[in-house]
Amino acid sequence: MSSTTLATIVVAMDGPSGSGKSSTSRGVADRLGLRYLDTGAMFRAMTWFMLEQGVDLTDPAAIAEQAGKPDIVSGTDPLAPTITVDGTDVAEAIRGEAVTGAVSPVSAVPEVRARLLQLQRDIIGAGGIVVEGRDIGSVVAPDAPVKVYMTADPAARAARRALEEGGSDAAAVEASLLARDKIDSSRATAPLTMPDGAHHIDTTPYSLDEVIGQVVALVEAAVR
Ligand SMILES: Nc1ncnc2c1ncn2[C@@H]1O[C@H](COP(=O)(O)OP(=O)(O)OP(=O)(O)O)[C@@H](O)[C@H]1O
Ligand SMILES: Nc1ccn([C@H]2C[C@H](O)[C@@H](COP(=O)(O)O)O2)c(=O)n1
Repeated sequence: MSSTTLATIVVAMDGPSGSGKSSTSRGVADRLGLRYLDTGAMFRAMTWFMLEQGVDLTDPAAIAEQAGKPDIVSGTDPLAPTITVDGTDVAEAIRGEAVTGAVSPVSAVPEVRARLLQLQRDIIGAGGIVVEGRDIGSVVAPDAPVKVYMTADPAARAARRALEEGGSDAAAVEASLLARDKIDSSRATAPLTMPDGAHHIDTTPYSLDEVIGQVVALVEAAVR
């Protein structure tokens, strides 16, 4: 009999940009009554802060010097996740081109990762949460009872994102996704990788609802 319960479970969801982590994680958390944490939004919020401060983003030492300063607060309701920096709601601003274009190099700075790792572990606390990002099953919560590594063909990822953005150029979106994947997978600290013990789901042929169902089944099996 497993000692894991829904109240204590940590579901670690990792994968490259646009593979479906956020939408799947929110759907799973909603169906199971769990909290939800978007760690990518935290890295984006840190990047927004750096841009606001006029930090030279080509200088890792300058980024490191500022990494301890912003107060980043994440709300964990899967139906209405929130994110603020020093009390300012940045939920919309962090999805803009400026942040998207700068977030991978900022995320590669070890001091940024150390600061956010601490915040992420504080939020995870005793569990009851679905957490998504790039290093959740490998670094943030390596003992998570359920780990999922999601992928999808680059063309499918780009087409989904372009649709979401209301008809952006799919080729340009694909180039941007692949550029971020490259930096996220090759950095020295906590690179994107399939964690030990993860279930690999290639979401290309499945609808969002089907993928949510697959992950819910994994969680239900873990708490049985
Ligand atoms: N299985 C699926 N089938 C079709 N569309 C999907 C599927 N999963 C997610 N999507 C859609 O693909 C888009 C990208 O998904 P989502 O934002 O969840 O990806 P992500 O991995 O969190 O991306 P990022 O890392 O860039 O935040 C969204 O518009 C979402 O609705
Ligand atoms: N655990 C994480 C989560 C995110 N990042 C970085 C790398 C991504 O390109 C960027 C934005 O994430 P997204 O909103 O696309 O999920 O944040 C990371 O390094 N580690």
